[in-house]
Amino acid sequence: MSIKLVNEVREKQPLIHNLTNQVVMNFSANGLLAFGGSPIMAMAEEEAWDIAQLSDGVLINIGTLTEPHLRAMILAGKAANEKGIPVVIDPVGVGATSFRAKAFEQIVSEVQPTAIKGNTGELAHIIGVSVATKGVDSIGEGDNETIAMQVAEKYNTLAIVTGEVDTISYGQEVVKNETGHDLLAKVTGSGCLLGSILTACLSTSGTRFDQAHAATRFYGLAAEKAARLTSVNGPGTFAARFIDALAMDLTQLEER
Ligand SMILES: Nc1ncnc2c1ncn2[C@@H]1O[C@H](COP(=O)(O)OP(=O)(O)OP(=O)(O)O)[C@@H](O)[C@H]1O
Ligand SMILES: Cc1ncsc1CCO
Repeated sequence: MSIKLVNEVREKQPLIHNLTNQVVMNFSANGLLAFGGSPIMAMAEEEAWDIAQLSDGVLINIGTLTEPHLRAMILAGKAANEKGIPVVIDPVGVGATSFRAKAFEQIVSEVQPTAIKGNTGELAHIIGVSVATKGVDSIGEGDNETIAMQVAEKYNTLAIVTGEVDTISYGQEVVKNETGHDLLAKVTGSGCLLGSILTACLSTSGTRFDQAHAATRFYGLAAEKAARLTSVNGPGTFAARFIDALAMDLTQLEER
């Protein structure tokens, strides 16, 4: 992984416009701040264009979507496309209801995503493949490599399927990230925060593959580091220690 890329985030402190869900607002803001980005959570339609125009990247996460939020997301995404800054779409729970599915279709018809990231069930759904889901969680098995490649091709984007192993596809190529810890699956919003950190990494000068690989690998190493601490007794203490670890250097994360 490129240390340079993470250092670039920390020097630049990119302003990331998070149009995210109500569950994770605080966790995502604190996690992104610890990593080195500069979060702004702004959902109002009235200011979505202006905030995106001030930003270095836009995250669109449909976890607790409403109609006014959808309009704000489209405005922010269009402003980002016009400015030439990255847009990440996280189609949280897209397979759960037709409201979410239609909203996702509307977003991608008006906004060109730089990256689409989600769990197996979510990314399978947007290419028309059925994988078992339970609300916002993926509980079924899928061929993540094929899913990532088809999402990348269909939406002309970087695609990241998260899970025990993260699968990244861009063009015809695929790379995998095996860092991580199963406690991440016990903290709601761990995927959502990864979306914010990914957006920050996409605002650097690296290649799309390096940016996505750096974001997922660093994130997983931070989880492994936190989980090793004797002060971690379960998901609650893990979440706090994980945020601490996101602020560390790569060398600290790799120390045993
Ligand atoms: N069993 C696991 N082992 C290691 N890492 C995991 C595991 N499950 C998830 N992760 C990691 O947790 C992060 C979130 O992935 P996940 O697929 O759970 O996202 P998600 O379902 O979108 O989460 P959420 O909706 O709670 O935000 C990723 O960095 C992923 O690599
Ligand atoms: C639990 C939950 N419900 C809607 S969004 C969210 C956060 C994890 O995606």
